Amino acid sequence: MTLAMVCTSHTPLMGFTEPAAGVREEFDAMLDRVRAFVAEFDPTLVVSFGPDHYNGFFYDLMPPYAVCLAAEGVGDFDTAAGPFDVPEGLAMQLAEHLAARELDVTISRHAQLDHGAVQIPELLLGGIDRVPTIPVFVNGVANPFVPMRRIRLLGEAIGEYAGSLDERVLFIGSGGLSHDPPVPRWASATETQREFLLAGRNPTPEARAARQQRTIDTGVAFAKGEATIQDLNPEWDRAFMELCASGEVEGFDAYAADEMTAAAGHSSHEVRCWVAACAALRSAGPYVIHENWYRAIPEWIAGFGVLTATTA
Ligand SMILES: O=C(O)/C=C/c1cccc(O)c1O
Ligand SMILES: [Fe+2]
Repeated sequence: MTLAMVCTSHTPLMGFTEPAAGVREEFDAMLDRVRAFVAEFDPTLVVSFGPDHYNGFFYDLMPPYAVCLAAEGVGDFDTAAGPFDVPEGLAMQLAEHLAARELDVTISRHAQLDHGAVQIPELLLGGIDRVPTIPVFVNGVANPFVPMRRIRLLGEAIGEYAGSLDERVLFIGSGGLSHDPPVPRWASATETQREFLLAGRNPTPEARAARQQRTIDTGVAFAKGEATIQDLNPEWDRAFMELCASGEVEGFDAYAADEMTAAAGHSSHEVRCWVAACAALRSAGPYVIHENWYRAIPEWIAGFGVLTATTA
């Protein structure tokens, strides 16, 4: 049993809007180091915790989390479209392990996943079909949110299962940190938006392009200080990352959803993916941090953080 972890923000705006001078170069150098970390670890199995932004999971049936037994990228914002290489037997065993631990697991045999779950495996592994991967959807945008403790327990149980395998398992946590992108919300949505939030799967190319352009325009305006979305909160981000780095995962239980929204924006709940990944790694004992990188990048509407770790 050998375990490693990469937790990182994602952003669909990578390649669509340009960060301030020097930031992209710094980011790319960091990404090279993280790719080298992953290549050296050489995972035989990836468990990838990622959210979705109403491209695959909708309010017609919104689970707090779901183990995907088969999954495909929808290809939004030029991320990979097509199937993940999901080891179905292992994914089912994992789901059964969670059920036995009374974690009320949802499964999907045909998950559609967007940039939130696709971008990071694609960037780190060169594609979403290169290494057997069990995608675990974690709801990061749609109220209600289960208590963070529940996500910590989910991560621990998944770590316990992964640790029982004769595999080199890489946990990926994709999401956050503070950010408030223009993803519609039920409470403030128009009737048309509610129809979309309810079951807007497989949009027309025109509808996808319009959504993409709205997010790009918001990123450009946000960087100029002209958008109405909530500010990034680097202080909140750094405190959260310190907790992740400490390995004291019970500390996550104190994070309350309404306080997170107020301090760090409506999409800060994506950090649930980090919580699950840290708890999964911690289930095997203390861990050692290798990369610890953070920049607030308004052009990407992201408090952008990256942590990598291995068991000590
Ligand atoms: O789905 C969208 O339109 C935007 C999503 C987004 C924007 C910025 C940062 C993120 O983490 C996102 O998911
Ligand atoms: Fe996101």
